[in-house]
Amino acid sequence: MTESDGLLTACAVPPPPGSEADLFPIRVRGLKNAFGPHVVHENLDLDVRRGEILGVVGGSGTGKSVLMRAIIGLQIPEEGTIEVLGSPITDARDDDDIDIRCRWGILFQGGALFSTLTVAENVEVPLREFYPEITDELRHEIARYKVLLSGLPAEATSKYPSELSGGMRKRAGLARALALDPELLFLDEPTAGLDPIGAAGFDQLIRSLQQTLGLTVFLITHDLDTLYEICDRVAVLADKRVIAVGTIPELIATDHPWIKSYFNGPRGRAAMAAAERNGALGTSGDQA
Ligand SMILES: Nc1ncnc2c1ncn2[C@@H]1O[C@H](COP(=O)(O)OP(=O)(O)OP(=O)(O)O)[C@@H](O)[C@H]1O
Repeated sequence: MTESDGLLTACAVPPPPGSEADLFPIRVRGLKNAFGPHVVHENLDLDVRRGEILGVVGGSGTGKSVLMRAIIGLQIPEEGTIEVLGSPITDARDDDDIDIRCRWGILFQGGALFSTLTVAENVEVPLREFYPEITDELRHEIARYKVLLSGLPAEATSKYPSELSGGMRKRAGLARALALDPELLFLDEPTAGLDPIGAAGFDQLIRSLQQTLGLTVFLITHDLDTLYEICDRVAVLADKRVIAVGTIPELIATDHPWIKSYFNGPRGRAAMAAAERNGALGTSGDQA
């Protein structure tokens, strides 16, 4: 998006090439999150590598969304540190204090679109917030480009969220997440509620955008097909921490009971058979 490149330089100050922050755009150490006596995370560590799609899985209530919220500064941890693109998120007083918010895009569950705004107006919200000085014409053009990039037809720009299917709403949410040309993309259950064909199409869209735009993707999902098809590595949340990170074959080789039952259950086996047919299984990773 050449028109916006110059504008975004003001916001995005990349870490030095080869630095830790460059190699690992998200680094979490010793994280503790709790709601009163309910401890969700304790001593949680995680490194996300630049340019990977990291799938984040775990049973319901293990704290996948809370982890994402902590990384983007919406949940203040009781202990630990979080660095995103070299910036210490845990030192921020509130999310307005985080100067790298313009370098990530977020697709929340359900899209979280403003119902009274059209798709294009939704995409324009972050542009207005971070770049109030750009002209209306350029803002409209950037929004239209992001809508098309997300696989929606041009007509969708003037539609309201209530006029879209669930799959189209996800794509509109993705268009808004891409509005500022982010380096990091956070996706919370992006294929939840989509039919299998729509979900597969969304997976391929994410993979193709990640490759074309060089994104690093933090992807929470329960969708085994998504894990097999597009994730480079998978982080497993259990016992209040990340118990393992690796490719799926590496995770299957571990002996944690939850991991074994997750990947070796009937759905896991079906997803693996489909991935083997497509040649989608990866090779490298490590155990936490
Ligand atoms: N604002 C909050 N106040 C109190 N407890 C909360 C709050 N947000 C999350 N929790 C609790 O934290 C735990 C983790 O929630 P979280 O939504 O992160 O789980 P999850 O792994 O994303 O679950 P799911 O897969 O079902 O979406 C849950 O027990 C939840 O009830």
